[in-house]
Amino acid sequence: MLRIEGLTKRFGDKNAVDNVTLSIPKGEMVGVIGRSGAGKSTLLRMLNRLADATSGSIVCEERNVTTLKGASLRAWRRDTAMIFQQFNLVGRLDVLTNVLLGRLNHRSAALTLVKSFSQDDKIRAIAALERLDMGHLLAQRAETLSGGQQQRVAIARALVQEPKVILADEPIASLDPRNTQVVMDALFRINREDGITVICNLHHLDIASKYCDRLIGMAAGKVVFDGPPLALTTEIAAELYGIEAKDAGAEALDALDAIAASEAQRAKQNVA
Ligand SMILES: Nc1ncnc2c1ncn2[C@@H]1O[C@H](COP(=O)(O)OP(=O)(O)OP(=O)(O)O)[C@@H](O)[C@H]1O
Repeated sequence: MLRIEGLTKRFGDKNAVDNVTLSIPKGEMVGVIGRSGAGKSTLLRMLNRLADATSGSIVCEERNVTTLKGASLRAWRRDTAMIFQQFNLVGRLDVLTNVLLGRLNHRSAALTLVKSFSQDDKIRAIAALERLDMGHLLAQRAETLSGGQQQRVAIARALVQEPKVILADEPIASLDPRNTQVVMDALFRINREDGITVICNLHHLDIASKYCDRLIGMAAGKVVFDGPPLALTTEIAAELYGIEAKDAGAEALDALDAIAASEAQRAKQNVA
């Protein structure tokens, strides 16, 4: 269980994240939604301690994450793997080595310096790649892969960290619809099969509604919605996506139609 209490991040005179309080149970698949600048990335970065909170706290199983330092901070970062929109692979290194980099924080400082990996590390890395259907490309340089393939390598790298939580910051923003589905399916499977909590920033409400148990809607740094996709109303979707982006608003409304249709379908099945 992750408990976030009164979390605030201030940049200059603006609160990027403004007094956010949330509890996230272990194993939940959570979509953080909202338009550009709503504070989604800043929230995720604070969870991983890539950014420090201005005030408030994050507590996970008795660990006060906001005050961790040194080895305990490194252990927390190992427990919370990040996945980024731009994949963050080392392009000139092969796929297997990129995945092995996820093992570095399981090793002593000396071994980390020489980047020596054990047989066990290699077996884990290959297993993770195979799980993501990428085993056949392990010797290929990362920079030669498509975006969807690179993101699958990044997910494999996150997996070998053996995290408790995966924090995915717009993991599909650079991908076409087919790769979007492959990557979201992979995150969903990891969530369901391994029980890893997944917190995923997503621009697209339809994708978030399809894959997530719970949506957290942010606007101007605040949580303005927190509930299952079916509880999202047209009014809240409009608040989340706003007048600023007509397209996103239209998309939100389309997604609401899709949600209503799937609810009707489910109701029909229950009656039958
Ligand atoms: N390092 C920074 N310095 C100053 N302002 C920042 C910094 N990082 C973020 N902000 C501001 O904080 C607010 C929230 O940004 P954030 O990136 O968290 O939003 P977001 O919802 O993730 O947006 P996007 O979907 O575009 O990534 C924005 O107004 C942004 O300009």
